[in-house]
Amino acid sequence: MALPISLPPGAPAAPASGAGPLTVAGAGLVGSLLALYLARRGHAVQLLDRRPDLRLRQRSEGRSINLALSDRGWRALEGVGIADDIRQVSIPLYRRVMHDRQGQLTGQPYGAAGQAIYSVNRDQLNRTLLDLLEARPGVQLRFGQQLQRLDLAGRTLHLRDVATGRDYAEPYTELFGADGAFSAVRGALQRTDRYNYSQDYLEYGYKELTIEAGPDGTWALEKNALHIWPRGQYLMIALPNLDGSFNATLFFPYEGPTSFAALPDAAAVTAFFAAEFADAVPLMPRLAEEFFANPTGSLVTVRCFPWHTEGVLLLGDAAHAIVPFYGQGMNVGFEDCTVLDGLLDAHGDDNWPAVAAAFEQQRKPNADAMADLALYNFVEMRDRVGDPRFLLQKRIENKIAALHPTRWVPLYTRVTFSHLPYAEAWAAGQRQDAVMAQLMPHIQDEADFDRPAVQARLAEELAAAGI
Ligand SMILES: Cc1cc2nc3c(=O)[nH]c(=O)nc-3n(C[C@H](O)[C@H](O)[C@H](O)COP(=O)(O)OP(=O)(O)OC[C@H]3O[C@@H](n4cnc5c(N)ncnc54)[C@H](O)[C@@H]3O)c2cc1C
Ligand SMILES: NC(=O)C1=CN([C@@H]2O[C@H](COP(=O)(O)OP(=O)(O)OC[C@H]3O[C@@H](n4cnc5c(N)ncnc54)[C@H](OP(=O)(O)O)[C@@H]3O)[C@@H](O)[C@H]2O)C=CC1
Ligand SMILES: Nc1ccccc1C(=O)C[C@H](N)C(=O)O
Repeated sequence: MALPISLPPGAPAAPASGAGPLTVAGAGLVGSLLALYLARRGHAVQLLDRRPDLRLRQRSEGRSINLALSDRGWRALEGVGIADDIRQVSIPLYRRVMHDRQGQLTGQPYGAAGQAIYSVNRDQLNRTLLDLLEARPGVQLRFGQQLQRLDLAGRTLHLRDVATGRDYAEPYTELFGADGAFSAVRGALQRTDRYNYSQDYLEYGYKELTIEAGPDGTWALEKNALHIWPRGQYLMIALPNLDGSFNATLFFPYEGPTSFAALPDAAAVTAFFAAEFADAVPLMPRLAEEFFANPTGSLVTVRCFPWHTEGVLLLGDAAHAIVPFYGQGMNVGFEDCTVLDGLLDAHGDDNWPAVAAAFEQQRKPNADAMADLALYNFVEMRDRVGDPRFLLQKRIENKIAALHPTRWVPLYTRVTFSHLPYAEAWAAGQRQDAVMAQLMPHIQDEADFDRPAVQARLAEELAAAGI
């Protein structure tokens, strides 16, 4: 039975043709970029978000998380002409810098000379996308509108105006679900027949903290690096901001002898940090205050399929939320936008079912691979990067790559500095890992690599792995 439809004041009227605007749910990073891609193709677009317009907030309010942006994300931003603007407000990070308990530092480059991941401010990136959208004709931004429920058969959105609490319904023609890891659009798909869905929470949470700028606005740690305090079962990281501060994030068990539960008060937090992160503590004067004021975030991997049903397509975290340890979640979501744009070129803008089917077919294996890679990098970051043998292995890998540049590309490079499908990057990385596992027992230091016996072994293992 058709539901009564009531349009709120300001909602876009359906054009005379009968086809309404395309609807994007979620004005976060992916939804905003997607809306921009769609608007550039000439579509009328409405973008809905449950939150108020973040551009109306004071810059100091809210969480100022920064994100690592890499090649896939940059390509997507280039596609809408804003990569250069964002580059101006980003900080290149050329290497990891590891801090041990004594404050000794070791470094590991991310790629070849000049290759970097970039620290960007989430809010600033989102604001830039929204400003561009607002400047385009045919785009309507509707903030404070929360999707409560979706009637798939009736193609109806059930929305709440958050400010007034008023509930209302309205029709949609095509709906893009970019409403994040806890997506309401996905919630409706989950209730359809034979829908596959899983969510896996880590037993870890994350806490954001601040490493303050020096008095003259300089960076108290190496600016062009991502800092890691690997501690085996947990870790802290820090990425720089333009104002000289760093956003630090502690990834820490919820329960157990070393956990959030075991740090009930300021004295316990201060003593723990003094023992584990001694070199960072003098740079974190608001540590205890922030530790209890800031929320503890959970870490989840969401896998689901299909991503589309008639009139609806999921993208970004709504389709594939991953744990943050590779710094790729937004990059995957941005790559979704580039891929969708290419499929619209190939299939035409009036053939949504074909585009949506091709999109999920192409993206699902890659999103799954990236989910696995993100979990793999958790162990690397919290544990392996603190092991001198692992750092030696990375140096040996670079030697192999230099010797066989067309055959051997480090996994990190394939994921971060290439556009190779993630699934292919992951498969190649696993083959290379198998070779390293055979080779490393014969290597004690870098000089060993040139020994004829080691070179012979390498040739044998490369052949066996089909590399
Ligand atoms: C600690 C942490 C660190 C990270 N670091 C990185 C990094 O360095 N690099 C990287 O690439 N990725 C990183 N990520 C991942 C990245 O944040 C996400 O992948 C990215 O934000 C996904 O964008 P999105 O637009 O899909 O979802 P979101 O950014 O979550 O946006 C969803 C939007 O939908 C809105 N919304 C939600 N529900 C509704 C509803 N019912 N009705 C209407 N609107 C709704 C929300 O208000 C929000 O604006 C990190 C994630 C975490 C948690
Ligand atoms: N993959 C991951 O592990 C995670 C990824 N993210 C991503 O990070 C980005 C920024 O996140 P941020 O804006 O801070 O989002 P939040 O963590 O603030 O979550 C936004 C809203 O989602 C709902 N929510 C939060 N946690 C849960 C949960 N465990 N179960 C159900 N609903 C929940 C809450 O809505 P309500 O008010 O209705 O309770 C919350 O207000 C987003 O892209 C998000 O997708 C965020 C957290 C974890
Ligand atoms: N942005 C992040 C957020 C949380 C955890 C890690 C990252 C990273 O970027 C890690 C980086 N890619 C690394 O491998 O060193």
